[in-house]
Amino acid sequence: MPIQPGSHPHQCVGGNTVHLATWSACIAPVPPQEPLVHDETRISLAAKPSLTRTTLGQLCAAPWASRSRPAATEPGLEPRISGGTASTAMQYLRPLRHPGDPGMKRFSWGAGGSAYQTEGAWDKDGKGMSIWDVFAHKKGKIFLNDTADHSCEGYYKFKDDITLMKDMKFNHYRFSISWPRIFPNGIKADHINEKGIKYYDDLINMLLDNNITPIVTLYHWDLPQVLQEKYGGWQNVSMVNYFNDFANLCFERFGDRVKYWITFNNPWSSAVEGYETGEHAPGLKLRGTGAYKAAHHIIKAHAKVWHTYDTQWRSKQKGLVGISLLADWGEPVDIINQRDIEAAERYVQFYMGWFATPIFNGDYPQVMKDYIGRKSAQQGLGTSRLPVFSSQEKSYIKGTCDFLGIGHFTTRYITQKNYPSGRGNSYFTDRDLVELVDPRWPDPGSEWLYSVPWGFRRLLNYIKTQYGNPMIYVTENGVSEKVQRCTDLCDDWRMQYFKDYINEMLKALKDGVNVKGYTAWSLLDKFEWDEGFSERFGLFYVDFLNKNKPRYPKASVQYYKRIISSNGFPNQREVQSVSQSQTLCTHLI
Ligand SMILES: CCCCCCCCCCCCC/C=C/[C@@H](O)[C@@H](N)CO[C@@H]1O[C@H](CO)[C@@H](O)[C@H](O)[C@H]1O
Repeated sequence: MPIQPGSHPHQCVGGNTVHLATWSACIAPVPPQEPLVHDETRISLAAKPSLTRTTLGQLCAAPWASRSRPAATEPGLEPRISGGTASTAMQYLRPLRHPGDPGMKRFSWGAGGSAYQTEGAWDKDGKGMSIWDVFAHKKGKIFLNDTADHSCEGYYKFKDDITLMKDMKFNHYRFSISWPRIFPNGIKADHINEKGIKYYDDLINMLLDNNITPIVTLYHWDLPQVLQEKYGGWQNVSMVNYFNDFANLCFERFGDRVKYWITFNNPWSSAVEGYETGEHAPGLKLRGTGAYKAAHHIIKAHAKVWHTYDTQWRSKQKGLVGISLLADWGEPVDIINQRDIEAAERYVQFYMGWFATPIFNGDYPQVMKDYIGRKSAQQGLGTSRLPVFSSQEKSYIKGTCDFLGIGHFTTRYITQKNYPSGRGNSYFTDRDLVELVDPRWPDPGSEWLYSVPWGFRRLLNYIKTQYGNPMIYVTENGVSEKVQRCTDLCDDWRMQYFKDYINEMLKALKDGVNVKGYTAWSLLDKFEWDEGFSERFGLFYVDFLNKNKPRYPKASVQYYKRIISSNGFPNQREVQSVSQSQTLCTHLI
């Protein structure tokens, strides 16, 4: 799929029209070789008998979490900036068996996307409006007032996309079902849109015909607008039943073929960005309460859908139901300062633990109950702003996760900071911490996304110890670039990011973390929510200015393809030097 000179109207900074260049211009300096060291990073379980309540402080003492920098001259070790892990050991992944895992016989590699971000066809074939359709059409909400009305036109081009996936030999593809494409008015009683069902039927069938396992998300943020208008969306407990009806129909109509279901994608963003900061649809700024209430209903809805599957469909369909949580890592600024250690623990608990702890252990993290409860009392409120689960609800919610989906992008350094409760409520001030970044961390694209690979391994080990080593699918991991870089197809930084992050995941596998699959985020450049099309996460470049939305492979396609075909890193040389892959690079300048 070569890009033709002059065929690409995208403008670079400075107004130059993009044109082809030779690949040689794109070669970066060869990074220093990373020496192979022995397996001294393996975590010692014997040293950590308390697997369920391990604190972040204890984890920092684990051998794999060592932040001590090796001397530059020490044989076999290479110092890393940012106080990362001492070891740069390379791991060689072996094919893994999956006892009890329906369909996937080995470690699963794939990529993903979501309905609103990629499908387009926002008002076609009977689809109803979602909160994102309405939000994006309001002026001033999205960068450059972009909308995903057309986006990648995935609704029409999914066959082409499956051809790309087939060529890359994906084991799975992760996508989401648009609720208002199935129930245009949000609820089953009103109308089922058979054209929408047919679209997903065709997509699923074609994936399976090509031996690609569908991993299907039921909610990737596109709530039917009518439910927002009538009930206030996730502020209202009635969403629990409406979502359950939608999920139940999906199980009924697609569950004979879909065996991996994700109830919610990244509910943290739905709750915090949708109902606290208002940067995402539905754009509400209910500071200090809105996010907690939305999350409360989302957790209940997740549990209800898991029980629906468990009681009505599991014996027949033999699939799995999980949730995908955004889980960025928090590292104490000072690892011997107890206040920093606790602050970093709070960061992780207010992020992933907010959802994972009820689902695995039955209730919110104690630290959330303590902090929000105390601040609510100081503010003169009679009850905590964090809602409470009844004891029946706790037992109903506990254990509703067949696998845990993890969306991981980045890491923060965390230090303690007190926010006096008199200064107004907010999810952010409730945590009493500050997030910091190391300016030396690479940050090629999104403002919030720094490449900190060692945080990934720590996170995965933390999940293992906190939640009893659940089955994990990495459901999102990737990096963006800003459009104005003008080297869109020569994504050397993305290859570096994948190399480093996948390698840390493989180390975690060796540590004994139960990771079953990896999903590169994302297959295509697509609509990135409030950032519109200004950030590109795709393995494939999409020319959004061309109405046919052509896709062009970035250099990382070949790189990831080789990882997939080798079931990991094929050989040491490959791991050591990304520059080898840059010979595959066709790029724009
Ligand atoms: C003490 C007061 C402090 C106030 C600070 C307020 C700052 C709030 C800003 C929060 C912004 C967080 C941004 C985080 C973003 C990502 O974690 C999130 N977008 C990840 O979700 C996935 O992102 C992918 C890339 O955009 C996207 O393609 C995918 O669909 C999402 O699931």
